[in-house]
Amino acid sequence: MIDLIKRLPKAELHLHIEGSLEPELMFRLAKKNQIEIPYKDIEDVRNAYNFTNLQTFLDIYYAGADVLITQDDFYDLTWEYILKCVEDNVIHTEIFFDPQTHTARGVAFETVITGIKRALADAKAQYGITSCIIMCFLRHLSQEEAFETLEQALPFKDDIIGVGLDSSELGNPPSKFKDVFKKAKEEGFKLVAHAGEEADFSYIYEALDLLDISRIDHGVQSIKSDELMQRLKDEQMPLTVCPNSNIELRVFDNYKAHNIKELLDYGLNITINSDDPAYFKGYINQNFINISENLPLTEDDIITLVKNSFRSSFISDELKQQYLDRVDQAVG
Ligand code: HPA
Ligand SMILES: [Zn+2]
Repeated sequence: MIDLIKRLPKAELHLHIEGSLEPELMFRLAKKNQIEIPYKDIEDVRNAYNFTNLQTFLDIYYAGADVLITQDDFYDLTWEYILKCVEDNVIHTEIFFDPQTHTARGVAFETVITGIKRALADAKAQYGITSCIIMCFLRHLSQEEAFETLEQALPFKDDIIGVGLDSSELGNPPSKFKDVFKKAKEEGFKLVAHAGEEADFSYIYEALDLLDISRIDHGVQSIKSDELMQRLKDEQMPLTVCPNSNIELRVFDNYKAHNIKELLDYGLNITINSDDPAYFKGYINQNFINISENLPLTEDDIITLVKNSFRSSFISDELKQQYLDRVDQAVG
């Protein structure tokens, strides 16, 4: 099983680039940019990664992102993630970034996007890895601030395929961002949103009905509603599930308690992703390995999960077919 997981070419659809900041790079950039971080060494950082819910993670994640200042910092951050893609056989990735985390500190939108883009261009040139960029609005901030961010993104519209919604979910329902998502759609952006990670399934209904999204990030709380499950199945709405994240943030008590096998057996369009791999103990292969070692997943389930990611990606139908053929070849 582990051999199959490693051998399969994969797509990743739910990865926050700021969440791929490894402690080693955090220290190097903190020193270079003279930013104070509240850790004395790498071990101290790892010890701090002991979360009890989404918010306890976000507090540490935003503090870590403070070390990112220059275009090269964003290049290095993205490049390190690309090297993990090479290791894990990820051949296509759709990465999130949080512009507001950086613009609020005086780092220009252009600095962030240019650094990320440059690394992704090198990834294509050196390794043939394809990619898209999705910018997320921080849902703990206002819709007005999301509108300002959308405005800042317009000059880079060709580099950003879609918009998403992340950060503190409880108390910040999708309905809060209805108008800005409508505007983003009019501007031609694809739409996704985190929904039903910690908050109940009503947030998933709102994301579908009010934001008109084409993928749900997380969505694991859908299991609490039979009616919603049937709808997600009928529409084959993609769910970008992140097992390590769900365990580290205590959405489920442990891997054996994760509902991914049930979601898959019901016929939902489920994909596996790493979310914030530097914080959640592993990249995409480790997510696959953790669920396969703890749940009764078959080799066919693993292949389905991998194929779902390509099918649910924002690439052309032609490229999707090429990638699906590569999966079949790897299966043998
Ligand atoms: O899992 C997440 N949920 C919400 N916001 C986030 N920002 C980074 N990761 C996450
Ligand atoms: Zn996420």
